Amino acid sequence: MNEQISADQINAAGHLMIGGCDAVDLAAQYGTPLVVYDVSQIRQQIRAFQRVFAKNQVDYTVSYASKAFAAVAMYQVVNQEGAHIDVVSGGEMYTALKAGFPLAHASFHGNNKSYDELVMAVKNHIGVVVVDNFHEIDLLNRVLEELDANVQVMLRITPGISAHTNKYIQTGQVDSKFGFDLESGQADQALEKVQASPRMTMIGLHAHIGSQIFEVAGFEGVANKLVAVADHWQKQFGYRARVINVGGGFGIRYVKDDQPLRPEEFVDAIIKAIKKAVAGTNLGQPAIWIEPGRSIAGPAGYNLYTVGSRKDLPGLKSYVTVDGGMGDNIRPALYQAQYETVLASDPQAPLKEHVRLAGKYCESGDILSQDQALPATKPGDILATLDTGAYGYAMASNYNRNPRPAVVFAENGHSQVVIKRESYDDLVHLDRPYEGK
Ligand SMILES: Cc1ncc(COP(=O)(O)O)c(C=O)c1O
Ligand SMILES: N[C@@H](CCCC[NH3+])C(=O)O
Repeated sequence: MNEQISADQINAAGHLMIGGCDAVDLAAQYGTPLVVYDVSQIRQQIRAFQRVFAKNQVDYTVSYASKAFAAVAMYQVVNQEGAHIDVVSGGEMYTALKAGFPLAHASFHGNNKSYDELVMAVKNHIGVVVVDNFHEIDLLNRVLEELDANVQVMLRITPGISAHTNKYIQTGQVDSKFGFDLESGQADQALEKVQASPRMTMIGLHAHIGSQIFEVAGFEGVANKLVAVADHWQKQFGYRARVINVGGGFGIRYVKDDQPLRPEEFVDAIIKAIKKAVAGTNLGQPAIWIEPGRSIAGPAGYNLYTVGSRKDLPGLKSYVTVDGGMGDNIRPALYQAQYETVLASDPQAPLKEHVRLAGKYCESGDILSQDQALPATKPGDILATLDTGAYGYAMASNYNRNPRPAVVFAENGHSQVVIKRESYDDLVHLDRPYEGK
């Protein structure tokens, strides 16, 4: 019995439903590999975050970390729900602009924002630039002078908190490429530099300790640390922070051993920690901003595949191979990430065997799951990998010149392609014949 599939996700034919659509039909209609989002799940998670702030009566911003999954349609949905976004590149900004997303509701992150990206952000009236390093302060000052413009900024602080997660997705420890260090005094220097700029308005502090975090203590730690820094800045420099931005990182359930709190419960704990910490200061209650990516996009996403070849070896686990793999979901190969996969035509079918679920890429590491329990399968069956919505399509590649899959949004029984499947022509679109001597 797969606990990640609820009874109302199975239709009369016994098939998996996504956004009110039959997953087997979606695969037949749009082809595989296919990425499908249940749009109402995206909306529900954003609303759950908003409700927890309303309940605690604090000024807030829910800012979707769009690196988890960015597309014109996704920015539209986030905008409809009244959430903000964070962007980390010119490409994300451009996509948001194409979606009609007001960049005044966007924060611009990154540890090496380029001159051109800063120009784009400032010209399009970005809401906040989250300043990461000294080079950026100088570059941004230059851009603001040249454009005769002003901008709101936050400073990204490295809080010296190591999140308990894969080391490739930890970002809060002192030895990190992101943000201004506290201990060495860099954060204080950065505040003085930003305050000395007549064109920057400093609205608050930001920290992000990592991703796929299950322990609430890390988030309470970052909340306390940011309030302590804000208190120090008020006493030392007379600067009063209006915003405390604790980043994202709320862990989600991929497999049954994962037992995180619900994302909004992490946020409830953060709000309470900040309220308690500011009570001992003269800061007043700052606005609290969060930047969830995975928890909004992840559980809403499904990757559909068609089963192809199979390899059985005496005494060893069999390989069942699908028509996608590391090109549409690099996370198992990159972080040993685990997922659950079900048979779309019968997600609750009795399980018959444990297999290695392999991808089609020319790479031994292209294994979507090292140990997936499945019912009997045959070529042509449709498999659905669950909870793939964050950092799946977003990190997709054309490795082996495989076209990237289509992305479909499904909601209330309607489905629509929101990113077209790449064609072979798309793959050679940027190529130019070599005209050497
Ligand atoms: C600055 C910042 N904010 C938010 C996020 C989103 O994190 P998550 O997708 O784990 O919620 C990230 C990525 O880890 C990040 O770097
Ligand atoms: N790509 C990572 C998360 C990185 C978050 C970026 N700040 C993952 O799939 O878990």
